[in-house]
Amino acid sequence: MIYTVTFNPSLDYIVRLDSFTAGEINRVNYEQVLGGGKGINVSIVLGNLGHESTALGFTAGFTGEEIKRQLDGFGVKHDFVQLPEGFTRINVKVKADKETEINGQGPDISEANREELFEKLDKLSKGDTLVLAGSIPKTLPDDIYEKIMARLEGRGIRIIVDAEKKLLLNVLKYHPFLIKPNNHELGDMFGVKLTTDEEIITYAKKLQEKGAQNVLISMAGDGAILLTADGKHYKSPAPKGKLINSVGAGDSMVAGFITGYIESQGDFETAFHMGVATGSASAFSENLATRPEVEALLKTII
Ligand SMILES: Nc1ncnc2c1ncn2[C@@H]1O[C@H](COP(=O)(O)OP(=O)(O)O)[C@@H](O)[C@H]1O
Ligand SMILES: O=P(O)(O)OC[C@H]1O[C@](O)(COP(=O)(O)O)[C@@H](O)[C@@H]1O
Repeated sequence: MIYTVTFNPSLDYIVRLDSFTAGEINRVNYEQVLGGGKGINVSIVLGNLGHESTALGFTAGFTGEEIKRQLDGFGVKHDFVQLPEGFTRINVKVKADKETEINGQGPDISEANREELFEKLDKLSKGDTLVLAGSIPKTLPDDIYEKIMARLEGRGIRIIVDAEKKLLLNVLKYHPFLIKPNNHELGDMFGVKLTTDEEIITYAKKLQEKGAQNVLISMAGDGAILLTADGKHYKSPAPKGKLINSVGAGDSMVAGFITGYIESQGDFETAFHMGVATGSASAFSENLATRPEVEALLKTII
């Protein structure tokens, strides 16, 4: 069984404008409200690709209800800890000549709420896959990722982590099966700007030295690089197409990778290609990738 955890889900309010000027009234010419947050996007795309998962995490208020309503519409199972107060954040994605994102901070989460999530995670068993993804609201301790990984250590659960900076660096000692920083996040972790593939591979290896098993570096329109635990690396360009909405492309890549890995019974190259095609299929669409869209792009990169 696959589980995703989104510590800080969001209702993504995506707007398009011909131009955007800070300090003035700007009127949009397109708007969409999509339930999101990294783990939730992974669960939706897994469903689109034909794999069942359960979305876990914390939801609150009317925005949390809307996310659950949308997940029900997609047929995605969910079992969130319901917070008594506050509301799940709204993240604003402004698409004009440049892309601007305003991401909310999220509701308060108490120790008792946290314990409720831990109890749900205690039910996972050998062979399960767990995706831990995204930022955390400020009331969660910044060792929450570590605490979960320590608690599940040695249980035979395949753990995938998609988070930034310290949240990611601090869990490497628990040997996550896969991590997926993008090239900018990889550079930020080491305080450097990475430009060439060689530099990216060098720094991705440093994450393996710190404990990560497999490292998938996404590079938006430049494709991706995968370093596997057995010392191999793979590079793929991104499929060609028109960028429409890159929100959720990274999460889609994770869902595609899991799908390819499961369907090929553990072949990394297949998983990698499926990840790249799924990320791009989402980037080339208003909504998250569907299976026919992914399969059409897959043919162009293998
Ligand atoms: N402009 C684009 N053109 C083609 N593919 C894209 C584009 N943006 C993203 N993708 C696909 O989605 C994957 C993840 O995108 P990326 O933006 O690197 O992730 P994140 O959202 O985590 O920053 C890329 O590796 C690529 O396969
Ligand atoms: O948890 P964070 O890092 O604030 O990110 C949340 C945002 O990331 C997303 O999950 C999209 O992520 P990606 O574009 O990296 O795939 C949005 O749905 C959401 O608004």
